[in-house]
Amino acid sequence: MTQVVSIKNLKYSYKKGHPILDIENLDISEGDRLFLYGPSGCGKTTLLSIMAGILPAKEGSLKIFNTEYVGLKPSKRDHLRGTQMGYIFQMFNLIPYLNVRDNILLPCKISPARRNKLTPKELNEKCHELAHNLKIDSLLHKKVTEISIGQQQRVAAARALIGFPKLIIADEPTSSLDTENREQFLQNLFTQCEAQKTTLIFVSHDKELKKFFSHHILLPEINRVKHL
Ligand SMILES: Nc1ncnc2c1ncn2[C@@H]1O[C@H](COP(=O)(O)OP(=O)(O)OP(=O)(O)O)[C@@H](O)[C@H]1O
Repeated sequence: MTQVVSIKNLKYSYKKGHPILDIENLDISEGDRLFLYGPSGCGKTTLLSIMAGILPAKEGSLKIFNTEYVGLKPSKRDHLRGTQMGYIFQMFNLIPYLNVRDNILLPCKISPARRNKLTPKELNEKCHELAHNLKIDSLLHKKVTEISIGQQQRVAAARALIGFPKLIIADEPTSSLDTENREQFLQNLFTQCEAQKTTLIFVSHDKELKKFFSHHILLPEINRVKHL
């Protein structure tokens, strides 16, 4: 099976002498739906940011789709993130002066590789299809500052999914949803990932969500750095 992520002895610290992560092995296969969990401060966002190439992998080995990220230039990491990943941030990071539709289409505006998978007409249809499946189609022309937090989370999911990324990294995307909306959001995300054959790495400190995933990892169990 194709490996999407392969980690060997990956170490990370923000400041010298203060290690945050030291992971001996972690492999994520294509099509996997991984739930990564652990208490606040254990390094979940740090690990996701390294996998996304936002933070540099400095020591050990991190391969994403067979590209070694340790030592990779920031511009190359940015390019790979733009072309093959969708990232749903903890705080969504939607652009406040753009409407819902333009927020969803943003990754394709930025990345020609993502945009060129579809004609402009198909891209527009895909945007409508994602919005329909995530139940935000009536909001496409609204400003993102005028919609609810739950709706913003679904816009962030649609934005991550547009242009068929091979990997979605989601950092606590359901933290401000109630139980019913949370489960619905997850089911919608799974359906879209399955339809697009996208691998999903989903982070939360909410253990309740574990049951919805095929594969789960408690980060403190694989991290040799112990956070109190
Ligand atoms: N920019 C930074 N500079 C220095 N230390 C940082 C920085 N960001 C995070 N840390 C530290 O790294 C550790 C891991 O933080 P991280 O945000 O990865 O944890 P987390 O598991 O995602 O937490 P939460 O569930 O609260 O979001 C924490 O001790 C935190 O204080």
